[in-house]
Amino acid sequence: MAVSDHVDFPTFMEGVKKRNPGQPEFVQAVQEVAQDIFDFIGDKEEYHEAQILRRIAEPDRVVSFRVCWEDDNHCIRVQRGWRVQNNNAIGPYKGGIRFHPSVTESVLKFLAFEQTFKNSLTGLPMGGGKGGANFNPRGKSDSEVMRFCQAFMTELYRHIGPDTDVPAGDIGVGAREIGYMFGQYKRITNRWEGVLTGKATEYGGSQMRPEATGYGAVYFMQNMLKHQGMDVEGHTAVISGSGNVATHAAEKIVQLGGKVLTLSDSGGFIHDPDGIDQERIDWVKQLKNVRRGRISEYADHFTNATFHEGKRPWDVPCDLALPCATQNELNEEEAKELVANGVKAVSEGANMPTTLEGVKVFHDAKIMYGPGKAANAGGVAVSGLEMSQNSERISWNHERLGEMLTELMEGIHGKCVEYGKQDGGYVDYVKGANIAGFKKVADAMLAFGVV
Ligand SMILES: NC(=O)C1=CN([C@@H]2O[C@H](COP(=O)(O)OP(=O)(O)OC[C@H]3O[C@@H](n4cnc5c(N)ncnc54)[C@H](OP(=O)(O)O)[C@@H]3O)[C@@H](O)[C@H]2O)C=CC1
Ligand SMILES: O=C(O)CCC(=O)C(=O)O
Repeated sequence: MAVSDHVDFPTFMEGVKKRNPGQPEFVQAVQEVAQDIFDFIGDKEEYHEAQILRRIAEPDRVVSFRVCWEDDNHCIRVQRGWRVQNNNAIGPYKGGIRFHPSVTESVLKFLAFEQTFKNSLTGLPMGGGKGGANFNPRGKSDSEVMRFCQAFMTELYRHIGPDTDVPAGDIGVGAREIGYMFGQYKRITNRWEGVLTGKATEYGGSQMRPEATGYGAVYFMQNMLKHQGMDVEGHTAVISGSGNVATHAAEKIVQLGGKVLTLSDSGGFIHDPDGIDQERIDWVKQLKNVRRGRISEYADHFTNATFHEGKRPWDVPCDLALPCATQNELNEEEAKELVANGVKAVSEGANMPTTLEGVKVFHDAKIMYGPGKAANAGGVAVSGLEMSQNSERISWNHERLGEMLTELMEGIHGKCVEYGKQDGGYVDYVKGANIAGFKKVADAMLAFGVV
């Protein structure tokens, strides 16, 4: 007879902390999921017996490697790269690559863990992975970025493949970096294959992928509002970040008749009481993607706007909040401030931007709160569609992909409601996303036996 190791939630978390010392982000991500999963699996003995949650919270593998490159002054630089392959029960590992000085194994493990649930929620056959390096692209020349990307891929290529692991972009990795990495993969392997997503459309990229995460986060917000008889139109929105996700979230809010008040970067935030309209969003895209400047320049250029150095935008009164920069950028105090100022809904473009204490504030106040693993899943969903297009050697047009993204986000919202609906009509989207994401992966793992 099988022996059931039926531990309770606190004992489970003690084990996670002991096995992952010095990895606070990973422990935080597991804790946020595990509390809901323990409620869900209750006396479902098969999940306990097979130790499913314990297995999902232990990455299949973590590859760590040296990345050595030469800067423009001919100095040799040494960085550390990683690929965390968390779980491939339902499809090839899939998830972005992050280049940022704050990247650690803990950060990538949390992201790969989250990605496993997110990818499951999309309904597409993708497992969870994430990678990156503690490399800071800021201030580097194009040639330096190219040499770094080539050095990174020179090791990474042996761990990935279109049916094995398909990376994409994330913080610090956009179209330019994907181009350099794809070129190097192709050179080393002599194969053109859909091994990366987020490619430019000239060489197999999908229409709509650049917009997908930000637009998707707003569609998720729209679905939450609709569920309570409301809409984006006429509402003010506070957005953090000014990269890919933030600028496209801003664009969709404006298209739906909302008014965007803020954007930010790691230097601070800008507040534009006139509203950041499409022309101004285009200006920010140019600033960030071409000139690679700082958001403070916005306030020099648009004189009604103010720059708040070293600050985050959460004390600006608003109806809607979209954290779109990075993890743990919205804490308990800031969540309380948003609630006190009347925020109605929060949709996370970033991964785990709200601390556990901040999430509790939103739940206690019965604010509509869409966690990143559901709200920002539009990006990886369109990446999944890019994989399909590459393997079929076809390409869908912008309009068709827009429809598919809208349907996918509606589907994810529906799954969250199914598993997260509470008495009185409030939807706990965290619980809904965690349980719906877990169930598919867990049932696949049960089918495989002990592997
Ligand atoms: N790109 C995608 O498709 C997806 C992205 N995400 C998540 O969305 C978030 C943003 O990613 P993306 O827009 O692609 O990345 P970008 O690199 O395009 O932009 C990141 C933005 O966040 C800011 N930022 C990064 N780190 C910090 C920090 N420590 N403190 C304050 N601001 C910071 C950056 O400012 P600065 O330039 O000063 O560093 C920049 O404005 C991340 O959490 C990512 O994981 C989620 C799903 C898919
Ligand atoms: O498109 C992808 O594969 C990755 C997207 C991503 O990294 C994320 O969803 O956080």
